[in-house]
Amino acid sequence: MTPSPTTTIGVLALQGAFREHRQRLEALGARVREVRLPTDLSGLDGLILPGGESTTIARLMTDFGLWDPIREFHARGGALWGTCAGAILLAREVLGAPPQFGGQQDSLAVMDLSVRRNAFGRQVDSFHTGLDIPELGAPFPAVFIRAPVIERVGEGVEVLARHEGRIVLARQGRLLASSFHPELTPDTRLHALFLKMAAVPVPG
Ligand SMILES: NC(=O)CC[C@H](N)C(=O)O
Repeated sequence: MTPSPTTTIGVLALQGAFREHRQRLEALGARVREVRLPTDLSGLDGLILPGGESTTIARLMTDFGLWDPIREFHARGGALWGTCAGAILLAREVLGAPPQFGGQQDSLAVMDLSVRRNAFGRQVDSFHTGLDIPELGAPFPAVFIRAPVIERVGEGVEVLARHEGRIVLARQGRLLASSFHPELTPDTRLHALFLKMAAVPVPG
């Protein structure tokens, strides 16, 4: 798909795999902006929250005053896609937060999911697999790195893929959450899907 030349996607560029997202989007012809400050959100159609370390990204989001501006961006119709740590940041409920955080962890709480951190084991348990995503056709090369799992989805959330029965890709309106890292493989089909979600005009 060729995105309209006006489709502009932001990539939250505080920590983690943001450069790779940028490359995948540019390969599809999208305009891309790295987002570090609330003012960087203006005029965007969508924003990607990358993988990395969710507690670190959350701390930097506090430092840069980004929590409410990102919530407001979404409330105005901006699409959001969280990959891995980014999916944790989107979720209404975060499970498995470390004890030093009192088992609690901040999130945007915009997507009706319960996400469990590090659900597939430790770093050595990182793996890749050909993931069946019916909407995309042929299996998608999915890289899981200390990945979270989506343990619960609310009404209105579509499950787009499972790995060994566990939910790893879900969509709710203009929100997309993936447990894995689509930006770490050359396959751009999920980035194309997100571009399509972000390009749909906001109703009203
Ligand atoms: N690859 C990743 O983004 C890992 C996520 C990380 N384990 C976290 O909980 O934040």
